[in-house]
Amino acid sequence: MKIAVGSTNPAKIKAVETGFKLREINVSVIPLKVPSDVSEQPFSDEETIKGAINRAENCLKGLDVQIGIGLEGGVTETPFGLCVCNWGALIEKGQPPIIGGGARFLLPEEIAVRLRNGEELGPVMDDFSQKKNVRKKEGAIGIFTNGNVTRDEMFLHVMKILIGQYEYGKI
Ligand SMILES: O=P(O)(O)OP(=O)(O)OP(=O)(O)OC[C@H]1O[C@@H](n2cnc3c(O)ncnc32)[C@H](O)[C@@H]1O
Ligand SMILES: [Mg+2]
Repeated sequence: MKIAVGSTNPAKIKAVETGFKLREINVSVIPLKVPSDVSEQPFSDEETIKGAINRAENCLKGLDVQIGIGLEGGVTETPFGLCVCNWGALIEKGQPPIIGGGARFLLPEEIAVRLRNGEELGPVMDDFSQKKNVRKKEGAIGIFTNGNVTRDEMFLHVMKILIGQYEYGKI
């Protein structure tokens, strides 16, 4: 089965490939740079979900694939501080989107302040950790969990939730 993923970020691609492999579903994964049609830094669950769905839909446009997948990272305000949130969407051609959410955690206030002032989490994390391309590697979740949960692992969990619902729909 041919599936397209609306990203070229290695952390996301790895999660998609591993997710299908674990269920012994044979897929060839096509990474596609498509627009999310939301802000570069989504600022609510709603906007992050929309970004994931748009990426999945944009994957299906004009490409001969059965499934489009969108994975989107965002942040959301809570009474406790600014929370990182992650959402995924899996769309089978002609079917409504299947969505699923990932782990969340609070950002330190010094990071949250910068995002509220319009900066993006990706570059802020590189600056904060003095590393390059954190978003393509361990991610903010990897930095702040001391490597205990990495970004691809977090997205793998999202993929398990998406693929499981996809399977359930076939019963
Ligand atoms: O190439 P794409 O697929 O767009 O991958 P991305 O890393 O930019 O990821 P998102 O667009 O889904 O995330 C939205 C923003 O939040 C940043 N971001 C989200 N989660 C992150 C994480 O765990 N670590 C670092 N940056 C993160 C990301 O760099 C963007 O600025
Ligand atoms: Mg992005």
